[in-house]
Amino acid sequence: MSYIAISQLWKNYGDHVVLERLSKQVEQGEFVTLVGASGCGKTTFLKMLLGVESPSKGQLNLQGAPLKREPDGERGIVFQRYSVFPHMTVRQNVLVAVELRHQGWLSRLTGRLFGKAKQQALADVDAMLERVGLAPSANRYPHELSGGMQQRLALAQALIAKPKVLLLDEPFGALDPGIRADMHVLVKELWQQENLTIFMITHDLSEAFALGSRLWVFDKVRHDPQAPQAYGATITYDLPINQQTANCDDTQQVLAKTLSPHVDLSTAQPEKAGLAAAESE
Ligand SMILES: Nc1ncnc2c1ncn2[C@@H]1O[C@H](COP(=O)(O)OP(=O)(O)OP(=O)(O)O)[C@@H](O)[C@H]1O
Repeated sequence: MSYIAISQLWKNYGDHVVLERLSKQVEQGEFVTLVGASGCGKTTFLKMLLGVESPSKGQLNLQGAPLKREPDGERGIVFQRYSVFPHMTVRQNVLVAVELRHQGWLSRLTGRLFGKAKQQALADVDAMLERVGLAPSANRYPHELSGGMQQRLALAQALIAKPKVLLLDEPFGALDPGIRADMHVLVKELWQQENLTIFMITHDLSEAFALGSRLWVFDKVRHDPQAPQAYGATITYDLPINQQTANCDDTQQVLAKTLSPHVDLSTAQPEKAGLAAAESE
């Protein structure tokens, strides 16, 4: 049994088919990077994994059971734009993520933690801030942080609930290259140490190759010029990322043909070997 099983999954909004015929299996600990033209449905797919959107048809199973149709602590998400609370300090921002999920009756009633539960939560928060390199900034407000620090905070908020699946929607798209490189190191460390299963959308192929263990390309294979919304995107390439594929001459050209100009190919580095074997369906 696969950790995540996607079977004949479709998503449409009214007559607009966004995604069609997605069928994939993902094992625990994989790091799947998702690339594809803007508007082809990558975020919609992530939202279905998170549980805030439901599939229109098909199955989405986590450990053999249908994925819960609401977000829970098993899945954490980080978006491109900073999603932290501006009026709270760094520490409060992470604490509130604990409080929102706490199951005690008093915290459910008040949205706050008290006594020993609060002490424990604060210790957990401080340990998490240490891990993401924000301990010295615990008492600062988000507007006092750089973009990279704000994304570290968003990661801390997502990870404090100890999710098994981490969903990243272009988390580093707005960051400068140097800060991005630091974030890559951090995410790779967290992925390996926590045995997370990660799905990350990126428009940067070099990032997809540098971080992922597997690359999915979303694209439309069926088009009706009379009804552009009649068909959705599907996964057209499923490429394991290893030394051979990452150092593959043809990879850049094959993906360049497949992907739209929205994907930044200028920094992609793959050299040598072929993609033909990776073409999935
Ligand atoms: N709630 C919704 N209601 C109707 N249409 C929607 C809704 N959410 C998304 N869509 C449509 O679904 C399509 C896919 O959107 P989505 O955000 O998933 O694309 P994407 O691949 O993530 O794009 P980008 O790379 O630009 O972020 C778009 O045409 C969008 O307008």
